[in-house]
Amino acid sequence: MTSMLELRNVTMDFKTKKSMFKTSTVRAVDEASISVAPGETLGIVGESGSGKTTLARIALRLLRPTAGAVMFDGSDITNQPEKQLKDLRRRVQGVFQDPFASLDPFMTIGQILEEPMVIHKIGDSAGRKDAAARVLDEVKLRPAKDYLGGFTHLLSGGQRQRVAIARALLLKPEYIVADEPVSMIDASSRAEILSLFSELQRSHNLGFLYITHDIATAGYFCHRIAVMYLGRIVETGPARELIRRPQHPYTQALIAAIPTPDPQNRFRERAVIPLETASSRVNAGCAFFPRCPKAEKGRCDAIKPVAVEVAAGHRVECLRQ
Ligand SMILES: Nc1ncnc2c1ncn2[C@@H]1O[C@H](COP(=O)(O)OP(=O)(O)OP(=O)(O)O)[C@@H](O)[C@H]1O
Repeated sequence: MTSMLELRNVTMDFKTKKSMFKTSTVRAVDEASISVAPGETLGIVGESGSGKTTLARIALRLLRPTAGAVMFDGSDITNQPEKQLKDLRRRVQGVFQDPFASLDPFMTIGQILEEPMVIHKIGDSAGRKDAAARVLDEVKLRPAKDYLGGFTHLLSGGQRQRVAIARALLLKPEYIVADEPVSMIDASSRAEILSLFSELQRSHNLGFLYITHDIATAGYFCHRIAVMYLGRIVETGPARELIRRPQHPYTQALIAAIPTPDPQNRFRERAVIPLETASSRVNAGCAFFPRCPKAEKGRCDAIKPVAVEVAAGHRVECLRQ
């Protein structure tokens, strides 16, 4: 299947000021390659600081990578100036973590939904109102007329995220980048939002890049998963296979940390791996070396691992394979 979106060996360095005269560089993304086919969901999983949001922003071409290429529908858009990205801005939409910050509290829901169509000069006033009502119905805010004139501060987090999803749908995108879309929503609405995504995916053949720290929801929602650690994609594969047979010690630790309802688990100790940040990459070898329970001194801290295919479409970047 041809990919609609592809990041090829993408690296992103940020320069940060340490003092008046000193700057340092943080490598947020390190030679990452991913692709998303039409109608497919790729999950990017990793803990805080692993580079997921930076990767999402590159995929939306809100950031230009330091190295590597961003391909969309067969074209290289890595260095295209903003005025040439109009097509991408319609065909690719973002849904972000915080539905409280992403919607203007002074606009009615109708105005929020009509705005993208006004910007992209789509339809007339009556047509835009019809389209706004239609997408509200699609995201199950019903009856739509009860919502159009209202303001978002009266809505719950889950309802606000539905408005954000409705806004993303209005321009009939082909692919959605969803960056932690359920992490700020109460637990009871999370599954509903994810099943809404699945429904919309089926009805519109939408591609998804789903960014999350939660490998359990990624296993539920995604076709494929890429696990990120300190900017690198350390393991990638079909979601079920990766969850059942994780090969990288980092993925194994993420899966071991998934809470399960079995009461016996009260007595089971979980492997807790101390948190590191991107600036703490210390050796020439594997980035995970300082935390890895399986690391081999003299080898894993000296040789940079390259990805090897352990099963069809399942690749792992670990020397202990
Ligand atoms: N604009 C920036 N300037 C400097 N450093 C940055 C910038 N954006 C991100 N970083 C750094 O890059 C690394 C990756 O950040 P990023 O936000 O992509 O990670 P993340 O996995 O999405 O984490 P979180 O879930 O906490 O958002 C972090 O160390 C972060 O501090």
